[in-house]
Amino acid sequence: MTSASLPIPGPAPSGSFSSSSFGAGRGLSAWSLIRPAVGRLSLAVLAGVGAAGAAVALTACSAWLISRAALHPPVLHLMVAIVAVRACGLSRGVLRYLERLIGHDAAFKILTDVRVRLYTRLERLAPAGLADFRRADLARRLASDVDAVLDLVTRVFLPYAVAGVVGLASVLVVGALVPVAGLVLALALLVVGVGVPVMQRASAHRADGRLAPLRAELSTGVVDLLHGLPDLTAYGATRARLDRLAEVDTRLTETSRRSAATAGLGAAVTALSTGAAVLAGLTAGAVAVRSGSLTGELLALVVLTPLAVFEIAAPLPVAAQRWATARVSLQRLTELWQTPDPITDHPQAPESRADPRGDFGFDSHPDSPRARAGHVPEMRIDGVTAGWVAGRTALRDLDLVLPAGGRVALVGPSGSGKSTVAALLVRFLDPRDGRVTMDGRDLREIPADEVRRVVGYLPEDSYLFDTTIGDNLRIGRAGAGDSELHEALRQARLLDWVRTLPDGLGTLVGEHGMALSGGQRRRLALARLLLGNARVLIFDEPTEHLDDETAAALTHDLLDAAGDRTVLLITHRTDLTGLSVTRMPFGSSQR
Ligand SMILES: Nc1ncnc2c1ncn2[C@@H]1O[C@H](COP(=O)(O)OP(=O)(O)OP(=O)(O)O)[C@@H](O)[C@H]1O
Repeated sequence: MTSASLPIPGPAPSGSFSSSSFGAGRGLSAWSLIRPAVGRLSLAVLAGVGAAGAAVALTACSAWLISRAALHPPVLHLMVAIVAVRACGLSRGVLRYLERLIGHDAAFKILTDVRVRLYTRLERLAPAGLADFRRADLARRLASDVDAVLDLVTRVFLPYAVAGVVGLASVLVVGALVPVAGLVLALALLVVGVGVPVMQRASAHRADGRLAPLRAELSTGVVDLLHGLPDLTAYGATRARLDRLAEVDTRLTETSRRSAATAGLGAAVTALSTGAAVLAGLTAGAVAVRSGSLTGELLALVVLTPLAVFEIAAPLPVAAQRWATARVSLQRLTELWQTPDPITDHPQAPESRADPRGDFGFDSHPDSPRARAGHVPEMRIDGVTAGWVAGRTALRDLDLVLPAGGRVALVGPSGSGKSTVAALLVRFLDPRDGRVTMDGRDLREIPADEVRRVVGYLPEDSYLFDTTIGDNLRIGRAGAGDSELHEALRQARLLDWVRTLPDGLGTLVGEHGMALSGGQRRRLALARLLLGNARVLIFDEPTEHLDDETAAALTHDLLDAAGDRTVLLITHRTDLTGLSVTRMPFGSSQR
């Protein structure tokens, strides 16, 4: 059976984004990222410019002050410069702190916004839309690729904005005193801020583009290795896997080395440019002093100011390299962003909303009047053809009726599309042809969240989180009280067992529920499904891998717990008393 594993018909979190407002197709441009924090970013740039400007002014004033003081003028003539040095020295630290504070605040706001938007998108895509992504790669995209956005703000945008403003101001001041020195300073800054990054980009273009995919390949391989270690050890295939990983690691190291060498070259060119600007200031300044157009004290300012400016410009090549890396991350996020929706809402479909009493013909929320009255809808599949991957058909021209309150067993050979039927009924997938309806209403006219509140799905491999029994249950219904949890456990025939546990609902279930037996795991997942109060229940091979006795008891209990709700039981079992049996046509997916 497939691994579709999001069976949760729970209420949508209030205040969550409407999924359709972040649909596929829109790009994830740098501007769209920083837009939510433009005000804070402007403040951070202002503080950064103040801090960097104070640092340059401190050097310039100090240079002038020391040279002037060497001539022993009356101390009053030095007072303005002394106050300026003090003011610059003190304000530099304060402004730098403010720049960091506001800049990081803006960056975290942007990061939060990106994360919420991506998770909203994931919610829309999962599980059918994520079929082409490997899990570890997906985790990398959501963790380190998103973190690259933070770099983009704090280590690319801010340094460039600050260096741009302060560099221009310094060029104007130095240029006003000695035009040639100003010109050389401008050229040297252009070399460091634009030339070096362009050079680095040319030589490291391929390296940067390959780093992120290689890292993704390595982490996917490591995760695979850890998961499959027992099998690999049993077949003696561990060495071959390790060798393959070592080969990826070597390529990654080589690519990183190339990238680091380019960064080193950039640092060397930056040092050379700094030297050139200082030398030009000294030579042109000396000529100006000799011709009488510049005083000796100002010569010190012309020579030393470039040193302070280059301290601000020095991080630019690294910033540009980070920009190149961040662009690859942005591209990977955009790929995820632009993955086509596996389900498409009908143009007239209302947006998913927190209001439980929708007007699409069916009050689906567990607390709505109609739900409390226990209305159970009829579900129909009419002439449906569907598939998960473009060009491949999972089932063709299928008809199936689930009468209100009916009990239907769906049987058929492996790969004939039984789980695909379940996916269609919970709107993980929309049909390519034909219609799936609820009380005569096409499911595409009903937001997917609402469908999943009515139709509950228990996949073969329900995921249990590494937390307590109570927390796992509350995924089915956030905010449910202990008495409701106990009732669900009672229906799933787990209550007596939970009562024997010293920690009761607070008992930890372990990773993937490993601290429970197979039967207990399924019963816990069943209790979670029952809490959601869905009125159509789909059980996808709930007894797979259980011994006959446990399987018969579980099947009996889950049909019992379903009460008067509609049940679709996907199964390989032969004992189907009390169920009307529908057979999948053999090889429907191959036709
Ligand atoms: N998440 C998925 N991504 C891509 N293809 C899928 C996915 N789920 C199912 N398929 C494909 O759809 C076809 C039908 O699979 P499905 O799981 O629906 O069959 P099934 O009858 O439930 O099989 P089984 O009894 O072995 O679980 C198969 O060819 C399968 O490869």
